[in-house]
Amino acid sequence: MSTAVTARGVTVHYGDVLALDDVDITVQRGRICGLLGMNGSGKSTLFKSLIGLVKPDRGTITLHDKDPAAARREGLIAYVPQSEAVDWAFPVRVVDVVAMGRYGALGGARRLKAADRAAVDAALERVGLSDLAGNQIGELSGGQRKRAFVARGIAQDARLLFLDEPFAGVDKRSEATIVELLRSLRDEGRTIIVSTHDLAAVPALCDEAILLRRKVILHGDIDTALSPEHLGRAFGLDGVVTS
Ligand SMILES: Nc1ncnc2c1ncn2[C@@H]1O[C@H](COP(=O)(O)OP(=O)(O)OP(=O)(O)O)[C@@H](O)[C@H]1O
Repeated sequence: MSTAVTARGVTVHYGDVLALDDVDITVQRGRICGLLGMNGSGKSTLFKSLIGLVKPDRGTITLHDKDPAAARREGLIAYVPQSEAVDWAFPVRVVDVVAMGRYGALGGARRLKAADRAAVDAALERVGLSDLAGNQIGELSGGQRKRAFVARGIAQDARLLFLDEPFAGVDKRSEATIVELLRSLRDEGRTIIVSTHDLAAVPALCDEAILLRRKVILHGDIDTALSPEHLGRAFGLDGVVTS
């Protein structure tokens, strides 16, 4: 098996706050890996470090044996942000969001060719949003918005998909649709990293999980990770991450 994601000794401070302490992870390609931990455990920081949005104070990260900046340049990574991180009032159609997945392949030209349009249409079809392609993104439900961003990653043919809290603001039926979609993308050999503090959807979705509490508490198959003993250590009853 080849490696999708490697982090070695990753340490991040925000001023005096130690957000990640010497984090080591290895995720193989073709897996769905949950990044689990309570609020403030460092999930977002690790996530952003992996995709190159936060630069660690120490440590190294490789994605398909490349550094995060190179992996982004080559279109290997797709990112589905937390809903709060997106301005849903911004006037953009669903088809335009998905088309953004093709711009990397176009360099600076930004004009879609027939093959690009076909890739966008296929991605919309794959996530079941063809009928809503002309709608404004802000008119979609929470689950449909997530699917539009996943379609952007499909149009890009990203090998690594990072989803930050994908089930926040998503109803149960949409959640099941998204789980099925992500598993079918995994079955094509893509690697999917999902950050969440909501454990409900995790057993149906993830092959494995990393329990994070500033450090890696455990990285194992999903049944082991969700055992009460390990969850208790990661989601301690005190509710705060102490130093
Ligand atoms: N920009 C920042 N400036 C200062 N401290 C920060 C910043 N971002 C995060 N932190 C702190 O770093 C720690 C880890 O935060 P992080 O957002 O990575 O955790 P999280 O597990 O993603 O939490 P949540 O589930 O609430 O998003 C917390 O103590 C947080 O307060």
